[in-house]
Amino acid sequence: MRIALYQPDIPQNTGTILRLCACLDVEAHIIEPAGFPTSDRHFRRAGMDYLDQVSIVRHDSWRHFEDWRREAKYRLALFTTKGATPYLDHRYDANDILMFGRESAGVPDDVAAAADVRLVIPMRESLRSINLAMTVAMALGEALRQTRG
Ligand SMILES: C[S@@+](CC[C@H](N)C(=O)[O-])C[C@H]1O[C@@H](n2cnc3c(N)ncnc32)[C@H](O)[C@@H]1O
Repeated sequence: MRIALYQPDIPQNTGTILRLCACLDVEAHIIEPAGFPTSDRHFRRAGMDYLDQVSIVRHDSWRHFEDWRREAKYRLALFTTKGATPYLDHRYDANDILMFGRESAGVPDDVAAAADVRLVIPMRESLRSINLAMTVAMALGEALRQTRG
């Protein structure tokens, strides 16, 4: 199981997510440009010494990530508030990459269209979205439960 963060822009979220990936032994992919440098103190504080324990792959651009992903034949599952499939209904596979959009704007339409499946965590209609790090935790919880990862 792998996750990908599309152009993340809040350093505390990314640090928290990478700490989770270290603990769960999940590879993390970051699709650049991120909105902060790896020297950012909020990022390092949230990730702490766990940042040395996680496998992080950085991709210069969405295009480079897509070329790599298609070559590797990984299935792309995008988590989006506009998803059509409830995330509990998806049958996860160890070859899935779970991708998450940026905090400020999600992902552009062409990126959403490239995903093999678009998943939503159903929410109260009047509210906008779940925090990115919380979304990753919920998604990984279900995906790893199903795949016994
Ligand atoms: C703060 S949200 C971004 C909100 C953005 N305005 C949008 O429409 O996508 C950051 C990311 O968290 C994930 N996310 C948040 N709530 C979600 C939900 N209810 N279902 C699926 N993904 C969600 C998505 O990957 C989203 O791109």
